[in-house]
Amino acid sequence: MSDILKKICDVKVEEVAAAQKRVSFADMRRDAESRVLTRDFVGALRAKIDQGQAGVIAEIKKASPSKGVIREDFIPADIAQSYAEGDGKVSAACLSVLTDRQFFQGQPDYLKQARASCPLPVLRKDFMIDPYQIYESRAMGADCVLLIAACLEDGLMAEMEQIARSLDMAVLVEVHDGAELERALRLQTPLVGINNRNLRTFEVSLQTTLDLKKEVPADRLLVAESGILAPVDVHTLRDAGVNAFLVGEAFMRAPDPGRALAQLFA
Ligand SMILES: O=C(O)c1ccccc1NCC(=O)[C@H](O)[C@H](O)COP(=O)(O)O
Repeated sequence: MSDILKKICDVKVEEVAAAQKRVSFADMRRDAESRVLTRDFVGALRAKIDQGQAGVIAEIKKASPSKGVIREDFIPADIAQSYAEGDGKVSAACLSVLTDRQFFQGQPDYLKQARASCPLPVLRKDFMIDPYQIYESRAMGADCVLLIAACLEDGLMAEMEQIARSLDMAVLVEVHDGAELERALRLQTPLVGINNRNLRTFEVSLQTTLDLKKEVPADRLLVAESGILAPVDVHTLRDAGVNAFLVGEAFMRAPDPGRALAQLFA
């Protein structure tokens, strides 16, 4: 695990312990299980792709460890609406909302505000290290959770996927190399994210997706993540048969994120 990922995961252990003092595991589970009607995250991506469009997971992210503050004017509900509208022809399939406070200046309320302002399914983008966080994600309204293979050993990753499935949530499993991909493919989820960002060096290379794509079976939906900034990046990936994308920075730096999305994926 990279240093930054280890640092983040160590903080998560403390955060989960503190959260369980406020709301017990049993109460959080009860709250999550009382929620009904998730939005279909995988279905929303597939619907765009079936129409010949890219399936775009548009990210709502104020800051990151590699880039510092990315967007000062940060109103999640407005950004979510902008993504849902796009330019009227091209728009997001789904949202990704950073809920981590310490490293990304996010918060759970941002997810709630974004989801309440538009009909799109929402990924809770955080660093999951404990089953408690899966229940917590559903209780805050998430339709999908991120499992980062580098943060989880196999048994725990499978257990957390099962909990998400039992709550009718989708799972995006994220990998950065062949060994992680092999482990990720043991899960049932169709959504496999390939992160182009090396979390040791913060270097970004689309070649990561291009290289690993060959190892992803046709029945999985590959999501290219990070470093997709310009139309040439989209063309390179689409020419290689990649149809789903997770994009943050390119949209967050634009005055109108939805218009930027439509321009990038025109
Ligand atoms: O971006 C970081 O600095 C970072 C550091 C440590 C763990 C994760 C990190 N990024 C999360 C992401 O994967 C991106 O938010 C996401 O893929 C979107 O990437 P981008 O389009 O390049 O903003």
